[in-house]
Amino acid sequence: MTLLEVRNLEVTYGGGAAAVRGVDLSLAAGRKLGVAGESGCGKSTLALALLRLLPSGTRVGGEILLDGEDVLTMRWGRVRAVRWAGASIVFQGAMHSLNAVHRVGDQIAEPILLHRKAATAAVARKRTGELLEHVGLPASRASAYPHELSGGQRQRVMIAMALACDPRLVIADEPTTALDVMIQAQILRLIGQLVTEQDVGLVMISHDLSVLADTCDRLAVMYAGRVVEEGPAREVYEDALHPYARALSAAFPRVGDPTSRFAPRGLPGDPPDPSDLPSGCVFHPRCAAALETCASRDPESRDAGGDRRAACVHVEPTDARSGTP
Ligand SMILES: Nc1ncnc2c1ncn2[C@@H]1O[C@H](COP(=O)(O)OP(=O)(O)OP(=O)(O)O)[C@@H](O)[C@H]1O
Repeated sequence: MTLLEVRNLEVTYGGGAAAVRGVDLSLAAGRKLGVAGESGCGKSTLALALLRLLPSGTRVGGEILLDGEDVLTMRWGRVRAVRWAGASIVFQGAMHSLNAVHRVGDQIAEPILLHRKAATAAVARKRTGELLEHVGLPASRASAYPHELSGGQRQRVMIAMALACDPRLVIADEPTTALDVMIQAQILRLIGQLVTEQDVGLVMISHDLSVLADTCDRLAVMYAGRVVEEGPAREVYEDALHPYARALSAAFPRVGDPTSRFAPRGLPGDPPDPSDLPSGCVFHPRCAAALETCASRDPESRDAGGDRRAACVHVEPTDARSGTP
């Protein structure tokens, strides 16, 4: 059953240019979708839009159906009810997301008390202890302040908080960026394991395609506000169809994988400024495979077969392959 369906999402910050341009995504209950792309391609904007967390004055169009209900047209009372309980978000850098002057246990208990009207302080405390143990911390750490925990422990607290109200969807925006590599791997394993155990859907955002390929079932690669390729995680990572997705895979080879075909390589040039997008395919100025037509033709996202889609002139649509007119 479809848990999340994003249709033609457009986000434009006040007075600026579109940061997300016509994004379509879907996620089945209990599955894990990775969203990758370079800095500025619109990943965080997409994450914030899913929970209506964008600053006021931002124009948002399209549909975001969570269990069939459009988040974008909900009344604010309903949006508040959906946050934490329907969908929750783990941000990068837990030090900034946790309140420095409150004990972490009280911060985990807060959404429980808010959303479960019948929950007493004692019930919330008990649940907080269980959640902390669930994410690999002793229940006694509930009385700690954020500065008394390591970066990895704080991120575990954020994950406990995100799971506190048994959401159907967890959105994790660069959840391990501020952590060292060993702790990153632990936290990613933990998120993957918890969403599988609890049948929660996961949207995980990262610039690192190799991390997402290891954690997620499906991958969407964004460039300049659009999804340029989407498909089964392993196939997109190992055999991308879109030249940008290929370049991103090459930039993030799997650490320590002797069979990796790729040497780490940067992608030349920078992503375009949303207020000054190139004509045609917006990736063409950086694309090693660009044809003359790419400067004037903006390719639609095409069904490439095998549950894959990509927006590139080089991608042969399935109907063409099968000879269907
Ligand atoms: N509050 C804001 N007001 C105006 N423009 C914004 C705002 N937040 C982001 N943008 C712009 O929207 C575009 C997309 O930014 P976004 O943060 O979504 O990208 P990202 O892929 O998440 O990048 P990063 O990985 O660096 O977080 C960028 O051009 C950015 O400058």
